[in-house]
Amino acid sequence: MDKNTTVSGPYHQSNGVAGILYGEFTDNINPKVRYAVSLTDCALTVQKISSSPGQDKMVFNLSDCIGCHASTAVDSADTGAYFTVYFYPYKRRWMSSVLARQRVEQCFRVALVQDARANLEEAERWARAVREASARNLPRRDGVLYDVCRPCGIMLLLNPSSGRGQAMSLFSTHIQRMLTEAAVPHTLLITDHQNHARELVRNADLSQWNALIILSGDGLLFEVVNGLMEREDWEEAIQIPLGILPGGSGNALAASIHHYTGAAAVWGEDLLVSCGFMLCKGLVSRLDLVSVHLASGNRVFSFLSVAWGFVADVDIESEKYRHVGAVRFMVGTLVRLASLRIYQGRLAFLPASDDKELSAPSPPSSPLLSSFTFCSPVSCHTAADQPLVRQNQNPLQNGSPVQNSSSNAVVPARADPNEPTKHGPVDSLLVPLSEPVPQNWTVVERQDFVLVLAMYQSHLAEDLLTAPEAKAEEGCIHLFYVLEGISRAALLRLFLAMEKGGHLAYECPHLQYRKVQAFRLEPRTPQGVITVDGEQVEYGPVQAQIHKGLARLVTG
Ligand SMILES: Nc1ncnc2c1ncn2[C@@H]1O[C@H](COP(=O)(O)OP(=O)(O)OP(=O)(O)O)[C@@H](O)[C@H]1O
Repeated sequence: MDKNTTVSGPYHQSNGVAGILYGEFTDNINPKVRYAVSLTDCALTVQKISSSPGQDKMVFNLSDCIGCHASTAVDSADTGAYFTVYFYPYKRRWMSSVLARQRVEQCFRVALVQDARANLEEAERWARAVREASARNLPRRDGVLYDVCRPCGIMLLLNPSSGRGQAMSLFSTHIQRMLTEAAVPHTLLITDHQNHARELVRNADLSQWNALIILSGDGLLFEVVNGLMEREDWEEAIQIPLGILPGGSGNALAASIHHYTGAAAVWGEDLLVSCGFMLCKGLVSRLDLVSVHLASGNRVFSFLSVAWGFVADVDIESEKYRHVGAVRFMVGTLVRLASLRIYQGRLAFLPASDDKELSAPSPPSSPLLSSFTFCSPVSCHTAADQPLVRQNQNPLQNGSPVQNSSSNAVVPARADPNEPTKHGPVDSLLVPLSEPVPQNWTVVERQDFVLVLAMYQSHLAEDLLTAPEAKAEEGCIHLFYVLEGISRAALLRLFLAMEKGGHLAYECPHLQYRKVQAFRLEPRTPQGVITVDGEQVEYGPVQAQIHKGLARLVTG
């Protein structure tokens, strides 16, 4: 074949795989190197023409491709044109076992004829074909596909002070380039105060956006979710796809989304690139939200967790170590372990339908947590067995005022959660906090806890795989609690094992795990910390119920 000749058009390879295009192009840097390039429905194959068959052959999977662009030569005397394909395949990091998505750019020179326009048209034809074939190579879940590029693009909210204060540089070094490669139109909005994102989305004209993406920690997404749920049109507003690019120190949701793809764990900038890749691919799934009623009668919506005791204390106390990034949780854990506290309170829950203890509670044959669902009958009973007087022992109940620990303001307990509210769904499983829990709930008899943690995503932080079974849309809350009596060494062992999700396999009788639809927590320890999605909320009784798939989330 003549130099600078391109042959392209529909063809069939000898192995019978239907091809879309075949062409021969020169290397964009070295014109002596030529490639035979073929595009099929699922791959772009590049073979150096001088090599013997099989040698120097590269096969790029189109499911790893985020975009392809055509361009003219910089030198106006050059009649050649170019097309560049951007892939992010999983590759092993040099000198390491970490498998992470890494950028690969393939650029080809098209010099079909001595006519710049004809060459550009050919380059554009290839670019279009690669983009279309890549778009067909999206992973599919529940048949839901979403294109972030059309018609108007994404609002990208960035908190410059999140994590180690590097969100802006993470955007410019990775995300900006990826969005350009994938031709995703975006508008960057930098928050300048707490609740800025909440105000923005509460008042935004959402018809202008295809998705709301945050580059920050989980706290900024908490603001966005609640800003949307505060709108008159919340039912429609919460349908806008939400996405997260990790820029915080915890990055629990980002790590969870990556985990749901089935890929091996990655951290830091590798996790950012993985989430950026998912954003460029634009696949959306449903996301569970949990409606959390606070003592004051306020309701917030949560996508991640509610914590009380050890985990909440570590999260808030370790804020001062945020300059060290994700390690802050380990530092905070060691500090809090040194002065381990017991927290008194009452916990009750409505088991999920697949929680095995629901219908026939029986003692576990061994304290192993591998079934993930046991709760010894010596420590649990249903609300029906429960003397009413116990319900009234809590001074925070029965509509009596509750003390807001952060502001010292006394705020009255509200209201029937079943009352139709203007904003958000009705919580049909909950009764007012001033009333005893319904009779079909399970009440934990023990009242001395080291921690209570309700999770509805897999990760509590980038390196804490707390609920390995969790999924974005599941309709259940993974409720963990650790009872008093656990030694410091055993608690540390649990947290160390959590890095790979191994804590559930430990023979730790103090760790309990249930799948629930709703729960109520009534602290009796007068001072303490409760967090929702890592953000501190008012201290006092809380109850919550899950709403399956209420929101939508950019996933992979
Ligand atoms: N420009 C800003 N200056 C100060 N605080 C901000 C700003 N923008 C947002 N915030 C607030 O900062 C808090 C923390 O944000 P975020 O969770 O996103 O980051 P992070 O705490 O560093 O992350 P992580 O939760 O992973 O540790 C949130 O409550 C958010 O409302």
